[in-house]
Amino acid sequence: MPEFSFRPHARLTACNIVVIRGERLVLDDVGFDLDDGEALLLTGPNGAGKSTLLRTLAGLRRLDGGKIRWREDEAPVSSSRLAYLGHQDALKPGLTVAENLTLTARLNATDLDTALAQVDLLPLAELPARLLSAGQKRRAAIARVLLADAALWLLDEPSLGLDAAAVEKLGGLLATHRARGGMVIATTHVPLPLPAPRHLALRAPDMVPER
Ligand SMILES: Nc1ncnc2c1ncn2[C@@H]1O[C@H](COP(=O)(O)OP(=O)(O)OP(=O)(O)O)[C@@H](O)[C@H]1O
Repeated sequence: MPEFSFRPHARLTACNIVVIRGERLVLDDVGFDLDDGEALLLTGPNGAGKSTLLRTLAGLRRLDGGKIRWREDEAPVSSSRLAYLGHQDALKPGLTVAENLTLTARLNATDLDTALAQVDLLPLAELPARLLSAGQKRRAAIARVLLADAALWLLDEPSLGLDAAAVEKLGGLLATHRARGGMVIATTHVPLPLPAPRHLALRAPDMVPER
């Protein structure tokens, strides 16, 4: 099995996470620990804060309280150690599939063709992204996660739009990542091919209490 270039970290710790959005206390004293090779499944009703927690872990929005650290060296979770898959597939419609992913491959010295083959998109590499189906766009976005070669995968509903064969393939990619010491944090409303995950159930948001 090929080696990752990242050095796995033994444990990610998030404690007392508070995030306020608008007038809502979306995340109130949320915490978890994650060891290398482990997966955390974020569940909860619409609006519970699953995407907010992922975006916060990805550094895309600030914490209103708490901290997220690698336990070994107390380092914050920097973008170089994570790959984020949001709801949007973030593909430029006028660029080909390959052109969309080249920068990530170059930055991380990873192989574009290998990643495209892993998501069955190699035959479509030269197609403009605007011509991809929804599931194919999702697979291209998953290829970008592979190319990031990061220890921590943050996946917002990764199976959205995927057919059964692609979901099975995603399961293989998740298993390989974990077997190499990678970590996965994923949101989902449907069963994911992610065996023995930890669970974090978020509840519907409250209004910010009067101070
Ligand atoms: N920019 C914003 N300003 C104010 N409130 C926001 C903003 N963005 C999101 N929210 C609120 O934050 C809460 C959490 O939203 P989030 O998208 O994290 O939920 P979720 O659990 O991922 O939901 P879903 O299952 O529908 O994807 C919701 O109540 C939402 O209305």
